[in-house]
Amino acid sequence: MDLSISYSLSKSPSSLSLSRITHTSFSSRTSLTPFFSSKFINKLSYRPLVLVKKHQARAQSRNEIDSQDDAFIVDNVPHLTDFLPDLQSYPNPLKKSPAYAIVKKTFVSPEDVVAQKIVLQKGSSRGVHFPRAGPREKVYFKSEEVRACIVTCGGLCPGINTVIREIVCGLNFMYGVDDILGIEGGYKGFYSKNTKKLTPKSVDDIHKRGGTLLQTSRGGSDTIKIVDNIQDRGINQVYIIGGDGTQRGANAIYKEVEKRGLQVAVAGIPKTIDNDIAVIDKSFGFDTAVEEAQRAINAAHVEVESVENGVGIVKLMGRYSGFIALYATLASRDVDCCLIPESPFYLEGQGGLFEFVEQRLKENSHVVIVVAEGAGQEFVAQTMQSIDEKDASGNRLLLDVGQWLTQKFKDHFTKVRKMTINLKYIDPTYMIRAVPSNASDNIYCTLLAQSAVHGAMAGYTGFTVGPVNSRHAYIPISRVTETQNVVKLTDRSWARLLASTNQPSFVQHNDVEREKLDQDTIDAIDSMRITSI
Ligand SMILES: Nc1ncnc2c1ncn2[C@@H]1O[C@H](COP(=O)(O)OP(=O)(O)O)[C@@H](O)[C@H]1O
Ligand SMILES: O=P(O)(O)OC[C@H]1O[C@](O)(COP(=O)(O)O)[C@@H](O)[C@@H]1O
Ligand SMILES: [Mg+2]
Repeated sequence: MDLSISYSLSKSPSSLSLSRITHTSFSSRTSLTPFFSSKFINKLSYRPLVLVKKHQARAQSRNEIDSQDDAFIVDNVPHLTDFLPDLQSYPNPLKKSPAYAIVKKTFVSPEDVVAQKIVLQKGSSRGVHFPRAGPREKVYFKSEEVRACIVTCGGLCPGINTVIREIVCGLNFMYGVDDILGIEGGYKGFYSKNTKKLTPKSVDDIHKRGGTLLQTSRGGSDTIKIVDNIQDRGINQVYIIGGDGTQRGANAIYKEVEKRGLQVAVAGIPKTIDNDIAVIDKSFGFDTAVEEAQRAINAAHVEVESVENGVGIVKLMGRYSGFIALYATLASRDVDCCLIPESPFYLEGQGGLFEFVEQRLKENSHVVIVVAEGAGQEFVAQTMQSIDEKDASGNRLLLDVGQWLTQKFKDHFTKVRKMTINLKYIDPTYMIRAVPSNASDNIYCTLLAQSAVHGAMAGYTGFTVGPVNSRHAYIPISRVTETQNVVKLTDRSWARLLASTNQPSFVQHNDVEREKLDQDTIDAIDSMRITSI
């Protein structure tokens, strides 16, 4: 079996990060160099980036769009014809759609690709490309034979209802599909609940509400039972809206469907306010959540500005990735310090948080701190009675860093520094994700939903849709689940935040401290940043 594979591994000050540098071809029997020993890779829960798996002739020809240029790699998505080669195709009914009547180029060429890397150095490889999303000339389903279903899983996020609405309307208005089922209560709803019929009328105004019309859940992703159910109900298009865990479940469903040789297209629509899904530019609802977070930060600022020595702490969501805290801080300008999971911080001593807060209190008489819920968990665990609890999906349950920080500030300033401080702790967690999506997220959700519909109708399967460098693309699900998007301290976006708040970077101390830690502790800290796959 031939694999085309490329990656590199680098060690950054506070975390181990993985990135791709080159494209190499070798046989699966080729052993990895000792540096890439499988033990080491497993420890990082990392699967190498298998760019093109040429195990099927058909997939192979589609993957080699530009075979002369070795540095131009197309990461194609699976297609139903990969395992159902005799599947019949039909002209796309969009040809006759009034919506597309005057569009110059209705269909996207299968050779149109979106580059993952758009900043290149002279002579460097052009890197990985994904098929551009959009309607295709041929479809592999007759509209009247489509029975589609939609399921929503994982935590809430602004815009889920908009995506549901636009899948239903897209299928119906663009392709004339009217057999669309809602699976209620997440993955387990496939085998434990009745379905709900969805029509453009029944979903007409759901985008104005937060949450999900279909309800959601964690846990219960029993692939065999789910696929049995898909088969029993005669479903042939499955739209799965959810985060990293959900996409892993979707990949397992797609694989089981392929194993059984079913004509069922599986499309994933990435959802999470944490913005931790790899490859895509940004997840839907993220902007809305950042906007909503401003209200909490404003409230904290007003409170602490109106008293002497006011210390405001705002805890925002972000289990392993601090994107919400980072963007909310950058947007606000009222935040003095932002703490995220990717950047361990320390309280005492020179360059520590206490020193910084005292300095800001002297200068301004108030200070606002934004902390992502996943920040400093290793320190909180040292002082709080912690039991390693997990939710139904296996996600680690977090300790309350906001409360811990509040107590630490009180102890330090009143007992040690003999200062009176006015502490206000705001925890708006669920408020930022339980709202309807804003205008720009609504537009984004519409594009995602319509692209997913075009992709499924065109016979693609096992794919996720999303913007890559602002262009919507079809991405193999396996690609978006192999790593997690985190704030890279070595990138300029974190530097921009430090430059904006002028807060301590804690980096020097981290380096020194990491040197002192034993390997198990370093692994424990790192494992909080890299989820298991
Ligand atoms: N590795 C996995 N394989 C199959 N299903 C998974 C996996 N991880 C999570 N799931 C399922 O995906 C759903 C949502 O996962 P969860 O982690 O709660 O949220 P999210 O998808 O938003 O990350 C749950 O039903 C869970 O059981
Ligand atoms: O309390 P719940 O519903 O499990 O959700 C809490 C978690 O959900 C999140 O919003 C992320 O959810 P997802 O994994 O579904 O994207 C985290 O920020 C937060 O820790
Ligand atoms: Mg998740």
